[in-house]
Order: sequence, then C-alpha cells, then structure tokens
Amino acid sequence: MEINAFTGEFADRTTEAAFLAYKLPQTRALLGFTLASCGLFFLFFFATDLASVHSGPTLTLLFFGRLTAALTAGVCSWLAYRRSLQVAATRWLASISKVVVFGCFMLVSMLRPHEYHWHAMSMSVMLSAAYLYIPNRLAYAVALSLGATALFTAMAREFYEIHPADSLTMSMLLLLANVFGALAARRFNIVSREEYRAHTVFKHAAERDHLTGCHNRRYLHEHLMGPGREALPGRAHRLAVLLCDIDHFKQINDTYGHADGDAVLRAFAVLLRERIRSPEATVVRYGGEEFLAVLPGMDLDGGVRLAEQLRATFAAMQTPSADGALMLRTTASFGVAATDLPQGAGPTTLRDLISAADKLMYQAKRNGRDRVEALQLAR
Ligand SMILES: Nc1nc2c(ncn2[C@@H]2O[C@H](COP(=O)(O)OP(=O)(O)OP(=O)(O)O)[C@@H](O)[C@H]2O)c(=O)[nH]1
Repeated sequence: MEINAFTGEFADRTTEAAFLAYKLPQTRALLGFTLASCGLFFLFFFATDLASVHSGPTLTLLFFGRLTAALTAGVCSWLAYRRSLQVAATRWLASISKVVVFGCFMLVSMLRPHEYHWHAMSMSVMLSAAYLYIPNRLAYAVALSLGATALFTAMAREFYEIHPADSLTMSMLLLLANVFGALAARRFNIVSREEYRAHTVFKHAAERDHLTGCHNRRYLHEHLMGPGREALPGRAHRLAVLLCDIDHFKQINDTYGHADGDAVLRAFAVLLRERIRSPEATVVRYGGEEFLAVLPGMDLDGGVRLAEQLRATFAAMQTPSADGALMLRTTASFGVAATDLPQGAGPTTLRDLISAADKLMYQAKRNGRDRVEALQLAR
C-alpha cells in the first residue's frame, strides 16, 4: 500500500479506489457542508457590494453574479447530501462549483475595480477553501486554483491601475497561498491514507487467521452470525455450507513436525480459497485443521460437486515440506448441508447448517475418511 510522494494518493489504483469508496460518506458530508457554507458566505458578501456600489445596473449584475454562485453551490451541496453519488460524481460537483464560484468572484472583482487589495485577500481565502475544504483530487484542485490565480492576476493588470510593486506583491502572495494550500492538501491526503492503511492492517489481523489467510471465527460470528444479522450475504435464496477436516493430521505433525503440518494447512487453505472465489462466499478456519465454507446461492448438488472436486484435488496433491526435502500427501473429509432459504432467514439457519455439516463431516470420518457426506435440510 505505497503512497505516491507527490499526490499523497495510493500508487496502486485498486487500493486508491477502495480507499475513496471507504471515505465516500465522509467526502459527501464535507462537500455538502463546505459548498452550502461557501454559497451562503458568497451571498452575505452582497452587503459589501451594497456598501461599495449603492445602486444601479452594476449592483444588479453583482447580485445576479452572487446568486448564480450561491445557487450552484447550493444545488451541488444538496446533491452531495441527498443523492448516493459515486466518487467521480463528487469530483465533478467539486470542480463545477469551484469553476462557477471563481468565475463569479472574477465578475465581482471586475465590477469593483478600486478594491483589488481586498479582492486579493478574498482570493487567498478562497484558495484555502478550494485546496482544503472542497474535497477533490489534488491534481484537479491545483489545476483549478492555479488557473483562477492566473486569471485574477491577468485581470488585475488589465482592469486595475496597479503599481508594478503592488502587482508583484499580490502575485507572490497568491502564489504562496497556492503552494501552502497544495502542500497542506497533500499532507492531508497522506495522513488520511496512512490512517486507512493502519485500519486495513488491524482489520485484517482481527478478521483473518494469520497462518492460512482465511477468515477466523470472530469474523464468522460478528459478520454472519452476530446479533442483527437478519439477512445472509447477497440475500441468496439458497445456502450451502461445507465443513472439511484434514485426515490424520496429528500423524503429519507427529511424523514430520509442526512446521510441515503448517505447510499442509496452508496448502489446503490455498486450494479452498482458489476454488471458492465467489465474492459472497466465505472461507473460515473453523478449528485447528478444520475449515468451513459458507456458500450463499449454492444448492446441495453444487455443494457436493465442489466438495468432490476439492476432495479429489487434495488427495492427489503433493505439498512440499517446510525445508522442501519431502513431498507430503494426505486427504480430507467433507460434510455438506444445504437448504432453500425462507424469507428473512438468518443466523439460526446458518447455525443449523453448520451443525448439520459438522455431523456429516464426522460421519465421513467414520465411513473411512477421504469422503463427502451430504444432506438437504428442510426449510
Ligand atoms: N501444525 C499445526 N498443527 C495444528 C494446528 N492447529 C491444530 N493442530 C494439530 O492438529 C491436530 C488435530 O488432531 P486430531 O483432532 O486428533 O485429528 P486428526 O489427527 O486429523 O484425526 P482425524 O480428524 O480423526 O482424521 C492436533 O495434533 C493439533 O495439535 C496448527 O495451527 N498447526
């Protein structure tokens, strides 16, 4: 999870997309709040137009300019709060509102040409908001802010009678506002991604088994069987559960040692995770050498077919020992239980299926091991 030193974004696009999706509710809330505040402030500052211009067509123009900015910010804010926007849409809203608000600000500056010192100050404040409070990609924030700065500086030269020294000071101050804004935004990007990275590492450690990389029982209980879990993943109409246990595993430990036992456990887990790839399925290390697969959407025939494939592949598989000197072979026994789900089926159904699959797995052990036993549960 490497972070790009310039942009402060994750170098890997998939990780960046996952981060942005995780942050989306927070991004939408910040965007909505900031745009609503910006719109209101822009409107309140009409008081300064009144004080400066008093009346006439210029005042009317100023009013409509401010109204356009405030309405654009207001609509974008409403969309950010109310619609379930994706990341790209939030960036569009942020960019569009920045363009419109900066554009209206240029109009105000042009219509009140004798106050360029104040306009330059307002421009600095707006740049800070554009970099720090209107969430957007850093590259877009830099492009829009530098573009607005260049336009403002060019207008100052064109429309105001500015002393060259003042012009230089103003340009340098605005440049400074851009540099500090971009650096602060980059820093914020890095800090929030570092937090996400730590969160991901802790989450992984809390939910996964260290040796095999499969989910652990805590994950099973909290995410699939915990209180309030009324619906199983994917709201499937069918559910199969597969419980499997490596045969005579103690013998492997006793004969070759614990490290080789671990190698066999890892190889079995890799096989399960490679063959059970559905995003709704979950593979759990259920006990020492016992694994559970929760398979939403799968019926009994599908579960048995999958278990038979896993059984045959594992029986034919040779696992290199920890030092690579030996090839280890063993088998596994499987219990498969499936049911059609009634409306609102939840943890109780899953608990019943796991308990049935457990009994079936022990039945497979009693019937000679390296076998699959299966049962369809009534609703
Ligand atoms: N290497 C290793 N061994 C483990 C781990 N967790 C549990 N075990 C061992 O797994 C073995 C399980 O043995 P048993 O429950 O007797 O089962 P078995 O030998 O597989 O026999 P059957 O299940 O009846 O076929 C025990 O020796 C545990 O110490 C682990 O993480 N690594």
